[in-house]
Amino acid sequence: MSRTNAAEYTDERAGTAPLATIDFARLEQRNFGEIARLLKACTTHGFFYLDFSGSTRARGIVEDKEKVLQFMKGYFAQPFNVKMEDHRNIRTRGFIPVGTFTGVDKGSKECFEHLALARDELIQPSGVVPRAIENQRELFERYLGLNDYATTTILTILSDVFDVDDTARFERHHRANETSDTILAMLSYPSDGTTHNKHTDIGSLTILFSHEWGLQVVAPETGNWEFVEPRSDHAIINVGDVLRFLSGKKLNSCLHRVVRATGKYETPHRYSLAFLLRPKDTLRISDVEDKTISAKEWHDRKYEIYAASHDEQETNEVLTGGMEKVLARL
Ligand SMILES: O=C(O)CCC(=O)C(=O)O
Ligand SMILES: [Fe+2]
Repeated sequence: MSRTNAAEYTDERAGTAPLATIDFARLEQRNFGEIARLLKACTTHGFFYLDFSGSTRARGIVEDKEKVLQFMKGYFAQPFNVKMEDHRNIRTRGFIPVGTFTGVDKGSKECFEHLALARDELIQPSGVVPRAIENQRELFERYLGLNDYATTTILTILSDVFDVDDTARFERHHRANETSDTILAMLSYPSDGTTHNKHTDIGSLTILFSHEWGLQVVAPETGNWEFVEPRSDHAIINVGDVLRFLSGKKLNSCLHRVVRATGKYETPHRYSLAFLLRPKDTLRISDVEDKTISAKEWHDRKYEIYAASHDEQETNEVLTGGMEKVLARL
């Protein structure tokens, strides 16, 4: 059994992860100490809290996140057949019902439903946008714009830190006008289920908000699962596979999952909102097996493995982006 399956605690015995809190305004000012803290967080947990409160340009993200969460509560409370009107028979767009992906426990399916809005589809005049989102287009455009600004700022700093050549700079691969699989994923976990299997994120950076317990991350020091404390005023940022690959595997993309916590961290009906930044489809990357493939191919392989049986998931390192091996070496 792999090490990250060893500690299965879903109660207070798991403890909470000691994640750093990074100040976004200080990053905007290129504060040397804050950049050093960012780099430390990205090379250890690959997860950190981001505090936007000091940033004139970005602080509105927290207020808008509340509005999107309110939208989600209304959306997911609708009858199943109404939500299925936004189902498109694909795993990456529109409404995706419970049971599409593989769950935490062997042989189980995950337990969350979600609505996935592609940035490209929101931007393009011919893009398919669920009617409920169309009715609040201004909010979603503004929210995606703020997420774009925040992730571009972080990628720009990391390009500087790694002294990346001009044409290879990380932020250049993530421009909103180039086709990508960047999505806003809105997830709803019913209180009698709540599972999302362990994985690393496909793309470059994720900006996540949730007010409820349930998210766990593997501690890089011990290989044990720990809870990520929910904070309503901070975002949770994590490094995805592609950014890890682009950094020459110097950055970590820690394994995470969602469980139904009991005891002190009990999980009620859980909502989470994830901006999943992915690079342009045509970007060439060196993947987990050091094979050169396109970002689009990597994306498709990940979605296949998210839905594969547990036995199949264990046959390669796609699900965990190679991080399980890294964590086992620590
Ligand atoms: O629901 C969460 O907190 C995590 C969601 C997640 O890991 C994902 O969408 O990739
Ligand atoms: Fe994730």
